[in-house]
Amino acid sequence: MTDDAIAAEGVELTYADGTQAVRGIDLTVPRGEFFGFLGPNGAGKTTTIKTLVTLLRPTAGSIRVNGFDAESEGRAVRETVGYMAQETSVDPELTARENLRFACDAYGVPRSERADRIDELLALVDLADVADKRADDFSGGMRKRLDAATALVHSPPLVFLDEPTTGLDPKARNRLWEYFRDINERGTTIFLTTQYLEEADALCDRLAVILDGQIVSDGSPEQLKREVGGEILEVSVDGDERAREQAADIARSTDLFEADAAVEVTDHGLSVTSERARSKGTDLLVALRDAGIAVTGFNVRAPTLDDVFLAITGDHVEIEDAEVPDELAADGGRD
Ligand SMILES: Nc1ncnc2c1ncn2[C@@H]1O[C@H](COP(=O)(O)OP(=O)(O)OP(=O)(O)O)[C@@H](O)[C@H]1O
Repeated sequence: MTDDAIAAEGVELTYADGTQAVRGIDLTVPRGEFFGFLGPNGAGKTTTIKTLVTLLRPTAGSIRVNGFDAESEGRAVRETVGYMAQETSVDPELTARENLRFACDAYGVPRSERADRIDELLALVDLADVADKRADDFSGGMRKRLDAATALVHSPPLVFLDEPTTGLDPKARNRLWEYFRDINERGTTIFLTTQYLEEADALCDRLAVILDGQIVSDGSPEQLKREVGGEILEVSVDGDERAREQAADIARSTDLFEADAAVEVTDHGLSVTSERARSKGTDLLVALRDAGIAVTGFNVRAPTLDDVFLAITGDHVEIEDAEVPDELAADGGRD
């Protein structure tokens, strides 16, 4: 058997209306990896997942999942993957246990194995105490955990998690992370998409960034951060936007930093991304002071994945302050 959980080459997917959602993706995910697939809204993440799990047929390219050809052995692919979609598949009318029984039916888990498997999963996601309660009484975090469990009933060696923690509070999110780490440590390959770069940083061995249907960057979180090029010097200045623009112009015109150092105007002043951010930071402060600009604060920090995103996509992806959807709110003290 191949060592790769996923081997995709030249995958393209054009929807019936002509939207080219995936435009030539090559992707290899070795067995056992915790892989993160990142990109802004509409970049093609869900379409790629649906193609890999055979819910969509690629317009071009070849896909092997768990050693099976997605086109000619689609059934084998579906039997060996778990898929936690963005929208929950939990039936609120059913209890946690009934939801898992239903999933066992759907995935064809042998009858003799079901009861044990369900108990094991309920324990894994910490829902054993409420196994016989209806899911409509569950908090958002509990539903997501049940959803994760339903994707695992058939013990798939590879599981796709499409934004599994969106809308959850940090506590509920942390708890799900534990389960994901746990199943990964037991050998399950994980393919995760997330809006939270902090999540990708905390969980993933390797990341790929998709932009407009194409992979534009690939590497470990640390490698991607190094690609940003140095550290980030953030300077706050007194005054309006004109003062901030002026300060940025000064930073650009000094020869303190490399010619390709990124200088940006920020809400409070400016930022400089440079290998020399630390060594030349104070020289910049002096230059600003000499130009009559009052510096009110400064800080040098290592790049985060958000900086990687900004550099690659020109946009911040993190949505930490996003509103929690109603149906996921009210996590109460249960998580
Ligand atoms: N059924 C469809 N028909 C036509 N276009 C579609 C369809 N589904 C998605 N698209 C388009 O394909 C592109 C990729 O969408 P996709 O949902 O794969 O992106 P995504 O990266 O998963 O975004 P999000 O984070 O918002 O879920 C977008 O332009 C989207 O509008």
